[in-house]
Amino acid sequence: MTQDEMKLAVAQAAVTYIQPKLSRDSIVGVGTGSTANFFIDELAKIKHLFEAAVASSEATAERLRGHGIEVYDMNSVDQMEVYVDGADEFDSRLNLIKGGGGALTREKIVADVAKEFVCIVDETKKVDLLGEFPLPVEVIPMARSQVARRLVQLDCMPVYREGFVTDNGNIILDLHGLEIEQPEALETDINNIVGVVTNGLFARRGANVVLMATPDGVQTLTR
Ligand SMILES: O=C[C@H](O)[C@H](O)[C@H](O)COP(=O)(O)O
Repeated sequence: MTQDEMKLAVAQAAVTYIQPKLSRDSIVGVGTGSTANFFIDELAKIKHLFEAAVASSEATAERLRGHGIEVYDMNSVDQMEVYVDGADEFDSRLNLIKGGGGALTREKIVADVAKEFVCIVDETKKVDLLGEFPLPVEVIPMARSQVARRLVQLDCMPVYREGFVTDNGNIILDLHGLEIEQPEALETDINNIVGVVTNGLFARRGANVVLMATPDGVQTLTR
């Protein structure tokens, strides 16, 4: 089974999982990335079952609209049934690293509103300890050097993601070589640096459920 076949399988499983939770006035939060793209394409098949979506990136908004799914502005939404998104890594407690595609801040905002965060991954994303995947940090551009110095003081190794600008007009520093023993504490410490918008650790608001594709089928993992 190819990785794309696993992404399709987990996207289909996500639609099956959320369908009973939806009603005609439901809002669905939609994440960003290649797995989320498979989900969007599957979600379009049940678009008559919910009211609208909220997107975690411009790319996702465009893909949703391409399928004729209405996309609401985040500021007009105060409740959301479910948020579905991929991840770059996850651990057994369903803490995540996200933001490989740079959409971490909007993803975290949309996830915060949702009653339930359903994370869709293939088995290659499972780790014992988070940090093998470089942890993305979104930073206000004029604070780049100072934030980098503060991150070094936290024993992090920041690498500037050259030529990349987020949907919010900011830059990304990727933190390499981490072995994250205490994800919640690190999430807080990094977010407390002046000039950081947010970081890609989803520990204070991890996933409620992870749907993980394997060659033998999709597994449902809960906390
Ligand atoms: O910014 C990107 C998002 O956090 C994605 O959810 C993450 O990078 C996983 O993407 P993919 O499904 O393409 O591996």
